Amino acid sequence: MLTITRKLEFDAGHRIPDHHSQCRNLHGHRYVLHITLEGDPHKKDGDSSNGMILDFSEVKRLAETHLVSHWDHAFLVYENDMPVRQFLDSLPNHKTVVLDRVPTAENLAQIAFDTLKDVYEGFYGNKLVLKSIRIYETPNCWAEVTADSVDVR
Ligand SMILES: Nc1nc2c(c(=O)[nH]1)N=C([C@H](O)[C@H](O)COP(=O)(O)OP(=O)(O)OP(=O)(O)O)CN2
Ligand SMILES: [Zn+2]
Repeated sequence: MLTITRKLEFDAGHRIPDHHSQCRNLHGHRYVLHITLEGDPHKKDGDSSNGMILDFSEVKRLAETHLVSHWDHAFLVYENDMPVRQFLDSLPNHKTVVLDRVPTAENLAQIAFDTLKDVYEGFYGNKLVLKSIRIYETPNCWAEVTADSVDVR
């Protein structure tokens, strides 16, 4: 098995509304995203991507386009968190992303995985596999979704 991993970082605000401690407060993180792809290196002399599973710059560009640009400097809010949604709605032109689940590291990792899977796997036909998405919420805390994980929702 041959994999590559690209790391991207973005800033976003969130809160965990039901949390019994600090995380119910509005706060933010510098999230770190690790994208791991499996595949065979492209073999074509003279091609820019010769020897690569996917050019790291393409891994970044696709993630930026389809996910990171939407979440960066946004507030990620759970759709049922009405007080915060109303507050955010009162701010003119505020960048808000409403999610269908609470913005924990686990849920963000699952959303990122589901969003990016088709993006990468459609890029080179069936040759690429999105193996895992890892999201660090802090340097000490992260969640990971792997291709073998079962989404039990
Ligand atoms: N399983 C989860 N637990 C927690 C989540 C989460 O998404 N999934 N999120 C939070 C908080 O939002 C916050 O991101 C974590 O804060 P904290 O535990 O304080 O993390 P630190 O790395 O800053 O912890 P230190 O103890 O200061 O190292 C909480 N739990
Ligand atoms: Zn947090």
